[in-house]
Amino acid sequence: MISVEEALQLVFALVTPLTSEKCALRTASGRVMTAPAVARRDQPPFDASAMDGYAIPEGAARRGASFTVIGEAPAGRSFAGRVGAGQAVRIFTGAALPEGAGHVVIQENVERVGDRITLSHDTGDSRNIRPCGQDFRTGESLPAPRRLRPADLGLLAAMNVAQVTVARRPTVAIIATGDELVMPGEKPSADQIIASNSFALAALAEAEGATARLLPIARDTEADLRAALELAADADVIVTIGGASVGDHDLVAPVTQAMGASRAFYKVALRPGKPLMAGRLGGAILLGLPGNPVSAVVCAHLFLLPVLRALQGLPAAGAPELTAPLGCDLPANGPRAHYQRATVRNGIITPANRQDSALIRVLAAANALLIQPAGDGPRHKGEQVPYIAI
Ligand SMILES: Nc1nc2c(c(=O)[nH]1)N[C@H]1C(S)=C(S)[C@@H](COP(=O)(O)OP(=O)(O)OC[C@H]3O[C@@H](n4cnc5c(N)ncnc54)[C@H](O)[C@@H]3O)O[C@H]1N2
Ligand code: MOO
Repeated sequence: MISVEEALQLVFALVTPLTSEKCALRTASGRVMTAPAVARRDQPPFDASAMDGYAIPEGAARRGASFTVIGEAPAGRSFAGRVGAGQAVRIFTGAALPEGAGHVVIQENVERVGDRITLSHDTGDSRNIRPCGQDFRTGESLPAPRRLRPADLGLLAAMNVAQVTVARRPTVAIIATGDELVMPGEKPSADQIIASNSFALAALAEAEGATARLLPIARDTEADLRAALELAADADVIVTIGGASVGDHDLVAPVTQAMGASRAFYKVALRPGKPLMAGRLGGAILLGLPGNPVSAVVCAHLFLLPVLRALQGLPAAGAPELTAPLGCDLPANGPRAHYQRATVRNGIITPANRQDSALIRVLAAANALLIQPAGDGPRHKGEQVPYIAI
């Protein structure tokens, strides 16, 4: 069996980054910007007041000094004249500093009588001015590729960039397989269960910027699975769930092969998730995930999400790993890398007591996958171990 790292490289070899398209800023959240965005103005575009107060000439801010207020500068409306010696302009946060002014005294440090002000306190060193372009200058760029976060959208808007170039959203077709499955809300017979994996996988894919499509459940017949796969033909990624193992009803491998799929690998030294398969079917990347709910989700974190990132032009890299000290001892691991459901709390990671790959509740209670590499020796409480946040 190949290692997780080898399998990941084989999966990345299947990826051709998607084309890009323009998108309005309002719909760009979470998408991957593929071309740098260039600032179309300085920010701030003028020397601006950082406080509500009075703009006075530079060097005039001494306790006891008096000034005549000659006008007002609210944000968005500049004072047209010049501030001379002994003069002040009433100014508000965000307003352009009037010509001749070099200091803004906050109003709390001023006594005003009619149009005269006197500085009642020492003003300290701060001039309370945001110099023109202190945040960014015209022509500066936000580099790509970059997953756009909320703060990026604020920055792009301030740069006066109304449209960005982003990767097309990858489409992911999800096919659950098995006679035992019905959709949530349907009435299962006594020997059936609910098809739950598709919902977790669709949510994971969508959080990564993809558009997910749930296809009808494929029953355990070649014809049904083939029909579902044909419906998925135009997807960028086809994800099958279940039917990946060696049982008589595990049809994903024979049916996809009969349809002309190429196979990059089958089986990875991974726990849970051993019977993972990857390849190509027509124009789509094919990921055959194991049916056990935890196995499917672990494989999605390790393979599907990195593929979706690479398709959108982000670097081909595995799930980001963090480290934390262990909250308990861990026994030695076997020959498969073990991704254990775990909780990171107060900076300490503790694996769940039960690690059966069918336990959905344990997975839902976890916020991390603790990674114990293949053949890793016993680990002791307090040792730093790698994990993936989920
Ligand atoms: N003789 C062997 N048997 C099994 C092996 C093996 O090496 N030799 N591997 C085991 C491992 S490990 C896994 S993982 C599973 C994977 O099997 P399949 O991918 O073929 O999955 P199924 O048999 O179809 O289902 C497994 C399990 O998951 C449930 N399931 C399936 N789809 C869904 C879904 N969409 N939502 C919720 N639950 C689902 C299904 O009912 C089964 O309980 O094989 C072991 N067997
Ligand atoms: O590898 Mo299976 O995915 O352990 O449960």
